[in-house]
Amino acid sequence: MAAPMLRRLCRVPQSLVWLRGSRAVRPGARGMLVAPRARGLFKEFFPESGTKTELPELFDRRRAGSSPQTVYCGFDPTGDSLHVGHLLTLLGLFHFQRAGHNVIALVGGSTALLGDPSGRTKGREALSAECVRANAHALRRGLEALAANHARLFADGRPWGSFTVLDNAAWFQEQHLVDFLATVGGHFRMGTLLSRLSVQSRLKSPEGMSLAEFFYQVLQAYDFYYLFQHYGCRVQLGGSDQLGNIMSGYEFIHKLTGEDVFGITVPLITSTTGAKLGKSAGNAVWLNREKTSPFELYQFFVRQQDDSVERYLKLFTFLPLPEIDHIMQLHVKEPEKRVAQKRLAAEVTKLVHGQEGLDSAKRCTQALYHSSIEALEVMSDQELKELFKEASFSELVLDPGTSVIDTCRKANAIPDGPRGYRMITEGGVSINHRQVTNPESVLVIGQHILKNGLSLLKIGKRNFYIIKWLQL
Ligand SMILES: Nc1ncnc2c1ncn2[C@@H]1O[C@H](COP(=O)(O)OP(=O)(O)OP(=O)(O)O)[C@@H](O)[C@H]1O
Ligand SMILES: N[C@@H](Cc1ccc(O)cc1)C(=O)O
Repeated sequence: MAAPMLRRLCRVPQSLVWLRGSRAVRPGARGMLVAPRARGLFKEFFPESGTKTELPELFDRRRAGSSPQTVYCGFDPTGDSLHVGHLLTLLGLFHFQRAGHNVIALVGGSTALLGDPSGRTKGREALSAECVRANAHALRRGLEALAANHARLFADGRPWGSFTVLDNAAWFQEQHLVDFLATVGGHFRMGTLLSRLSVQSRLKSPEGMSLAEFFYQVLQAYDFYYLFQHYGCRVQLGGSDQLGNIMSGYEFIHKLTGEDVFGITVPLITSTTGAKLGKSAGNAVWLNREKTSPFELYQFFVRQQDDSVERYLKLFTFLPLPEIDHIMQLHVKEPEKRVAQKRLAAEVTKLVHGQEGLDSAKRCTQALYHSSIEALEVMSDQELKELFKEASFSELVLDPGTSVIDTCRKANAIPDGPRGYRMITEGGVSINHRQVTNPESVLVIGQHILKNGLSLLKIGKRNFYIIKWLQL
């Protein structure tokens, strides 16, 4: 912490608060809070007292002199990818953006070094500054890619607000520790900080709580203040585990400026066991292709149970509610077709991985579950590797006269000697989803070797080998 930026703690001039709000907002924005609420996307509003008038008025575009608002949500780079839990808060931001408001996705390049204790039973493993920097870079790329897909593939022809990615390292790295404690620290009351649920539960735990973790809420409160001061941001969005931190921000800003700000939470997405879906529980479904392929993401949503699919369609897609009703009517008639789950999976995969990612997920589904050779034939090396994650991959040169058994041996797929030979004759081997029982058959391009120069070798029920033929 270095520069004394905090001396600027003061009442925020209105002109500055609205500085960024110069763009016209579409009239439909007046239903802004009602629509996501009807979808079940907004769970709690803070402070409760503001929910009836102040907050709706803030987003009511019919009011004379009203301007676009700025809303933010923070993401700590404690991992190198966003996940499905984060996606929900991002959808919250996108709904504001679609209604013409400006949104900020804040990467917590500094807060991640402390580790948020909210909702956790023990402290996070400390991460090196270098690791956090690399993660922050990856999250920024992920956020920008999602915002670009959103703008490119889900535009509705109406003027939207801006989407900005910031990193709180930009202001915390400038801070001088003693200066920060003296100016900011003086405005927080220990009693209030100690009363937070996240602090209480951790203080009672056998491991206790570190000062760094305890101080976390002060940094998040300062972020809110900073964004209020510099971007006119009056609303912070977060998962429902963030309410305590949001309250600290509200109290700090209110104390310093006399202005009202607000918090909105989204429900926490949980697994079937009820655990929050995310890094900490080790059950995250990632948005980064290298960690969870488009096919796996697609399948995660196709597998959702009938009793949660309608809720997820409302939460994770922009489909209008009447269209969701219609999809559900079709679904109820023939649930085994999984029409609703497939639509949900398609919408989310398109948002996260673009049209190309959705096409890839569908190709992989065809290739794996419908044994489609056409689908295999147009797959790239990357898709095949993603699809058959456990498969070994070899690059082989196709010599003239290469037979089925030569191929199996070169790929180290069968044992040497008669046992390997028998595995083929007894029907345990298939190439490109077709059983091959003659070990001496010579490979035929177009049948054993696909147009894309690949062969998918399967031994037994689940051992896959991908072969890329060189110099065809
Ligand atoms: N499963 C979830 N459902 C809804 N919101 C979530 C979920 N997981 C994370 N979030 C929200 O996303 C935002 C960023 O979270 P962050 O990156 O700090 O992860 P986190 O909450 O620490 O979770 P974890 O480390 O367990 O993945 C927060 O507002 C958080 O509440
Ligand atoms: N505390 C949030 C992330 C965050 C970081 C900085 C903020 O200003 C806001 C939110 C979480 O761990 O989920």
